[in-house]
Amino acid sequence: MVADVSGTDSVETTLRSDGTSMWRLYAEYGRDNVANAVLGAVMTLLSRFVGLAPPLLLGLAIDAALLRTRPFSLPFVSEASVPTTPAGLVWLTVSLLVAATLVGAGASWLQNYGWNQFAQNIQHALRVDAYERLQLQDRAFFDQSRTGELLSVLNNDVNQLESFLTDGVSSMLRLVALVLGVGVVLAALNVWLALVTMAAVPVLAVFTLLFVRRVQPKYARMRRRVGELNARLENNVGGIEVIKTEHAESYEVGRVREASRAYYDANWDAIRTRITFFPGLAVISGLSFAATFAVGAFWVLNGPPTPLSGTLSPGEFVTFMLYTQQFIWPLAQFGQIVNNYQRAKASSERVYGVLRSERTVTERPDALTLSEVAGRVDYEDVTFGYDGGEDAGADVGTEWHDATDGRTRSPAVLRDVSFSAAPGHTVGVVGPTGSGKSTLVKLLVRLYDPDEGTVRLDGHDVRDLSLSDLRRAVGYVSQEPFLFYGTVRENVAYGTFDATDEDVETAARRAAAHEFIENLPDGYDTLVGERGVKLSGGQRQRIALARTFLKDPDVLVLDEATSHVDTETEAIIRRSLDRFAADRTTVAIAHRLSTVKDADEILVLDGGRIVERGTHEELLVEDGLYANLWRVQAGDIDDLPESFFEEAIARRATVESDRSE
Ligand SMILES: Nc1ncnc2c1ncn2[C@@H]1O[C@H](COP(=O)(O)OP(=O)(O)OP(=O)(O)O)[C@@H](O)[C@H]1O
Repeated sequence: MVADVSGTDSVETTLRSDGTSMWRLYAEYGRDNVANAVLGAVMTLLSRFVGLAPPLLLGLAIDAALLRTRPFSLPFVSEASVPTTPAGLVWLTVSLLVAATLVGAGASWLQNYGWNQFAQNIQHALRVDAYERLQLQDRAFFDQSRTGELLSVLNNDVNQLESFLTDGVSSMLRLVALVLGVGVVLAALNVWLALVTMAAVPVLAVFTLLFVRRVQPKYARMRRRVGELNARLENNVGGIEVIKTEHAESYEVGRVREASRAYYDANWDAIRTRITFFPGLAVISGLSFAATFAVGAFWVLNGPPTPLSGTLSPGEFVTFMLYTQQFIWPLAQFGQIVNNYQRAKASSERVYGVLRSERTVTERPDALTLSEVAGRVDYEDVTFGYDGGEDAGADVGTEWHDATDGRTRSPAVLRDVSFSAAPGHTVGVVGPTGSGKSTLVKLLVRLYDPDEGTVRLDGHDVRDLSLSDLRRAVGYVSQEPFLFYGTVRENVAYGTFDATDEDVETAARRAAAHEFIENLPDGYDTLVGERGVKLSGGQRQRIALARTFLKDPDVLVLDEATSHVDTETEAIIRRSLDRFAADRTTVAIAHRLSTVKDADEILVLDGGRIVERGTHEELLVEDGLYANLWRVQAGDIDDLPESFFEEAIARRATVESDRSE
């Protein structure tokens, strides 16, 4: 994955592809749907073929029934079955016209059925597949992408592809059938006059080519602006609370107006090109029609204009002009097809990008499965930096860390981190904000992979393990647990989908959540709102804990799992957690040091390095950073050395400047 450091054009950058993507997508997803496409294609040809009949019948009727200058002879119809009187011929013509109309209508229905089935099936498969691929993407991909833009790919761009399939492909086929079919008939009727009509074709082709060249980049820009607008809207709806509390409504209206204006400008730019193109096509087609009429009419009046030769009856002339109309005007529609094609192409490149974007956190084909997990965790000289994007570091004169995969990273967030947790032991991780604590545990569940060094579970490099086994073995309660829109019960059972109601309740009791859940309007069936907004932070944390208790993992990772609950509730949860963690390896991050006081080993992180380690007592004796942090939490601010404040202020400055970059 190549991502933009600013994150502004991430989808555009990550989804770049080579331009043939649209047809590859149709081929890949259309394979299981060939029957519908064939039905659509055959019926398109049949309806075009039937459409050729009326002009021919009309010309014949004029010459044979009205002017009586030539016999009424039809292909595949014997002369004996044709009436001899003019009235009989008129009725025969009427019957054949009605029959052609009915067959044409039937073919048209089947044609639409086939193409729409084809397009809808592809759209459905493509959307599900694109979502599946998106879901498999690394955590880092989502760090660099914006939700609104990704949603825009999954929705708008996939729809654009479907709409081209429904209208564009069938229209294109109709057009090819028409140009070939009618072209041949025109040439058979009167080759010279046909040449006059067809003189318009190369002119139309050049004109269309010019249009394509101009409009293509405009459509690509337009699709990007739609993505950006969606990203802005999605972001604002998600951040509505901050917008309100910061009274930033008019500021955000301004930003939405700006994004909408950028889309408007890009769209209008494309529209201007398009609306100039269509009348241009109509003028070329109209001139060609007028020229054909002029040559044909004078031919009927005065005989063939020099140097042409041959005959042209009034009936043949009418047939010819009707075919010319069928031939020329649809050619003008060709522009619409090209237009839709260009739009679909711009979309396909974004969809294709999602389908094909590379991942770094992948499972090896011969990944190891874990049947029994003892729970030993080892970090060996682990160094890691977040993806800084393509050109990151070039302009910012900081120390940048080059990953082994050649991608440039932001300054290493973890440096040479080594520690071990024996099965059943608890390791506490403490340190100032931004020191890398959460990053450390994210490497254990492979949300990211280290750039250097190894993370091991039971002696195996986690990169060698099956991802599903690894994630089943490790239970991870994050700092800001995410709840899905749904009921409390669904959220507790998320990931353990076969849990019974009793299991859910037991887990909730252990997480000190059962009582508050019972007091909710519908108990376990209460809807928690989007992202769990209807619950307090502490309630969300307890539901997330219950989810992990239910999962019953071998290794427990707690990233400030009780930071939002009050001291009393924390005491209840701690008692449960202590029992739960007693026989399983636990890595617990805590700001509140009392939470990890009893850990077998406490690691003190500062600037991505382990600066102190030991038990609570040992660290107090050491009288370093941990001891000072302990004094802070005990309220003994006056006992802190001046150097502590100086270092803390310097540290804050570094963290803030890192963030602003
Ligand atoms: N997804 C990310 N992309 C880029 N940088 C990140 C990302 N997540 C964290 N960082 C940076 O990595 C550093 C360590 O962050 P981390 O969340 O691991 O710290 P922490 O010690 O857990 O902090 P806190 O105590 O505030 O939770 C910080 O400088 C942070 O800005």
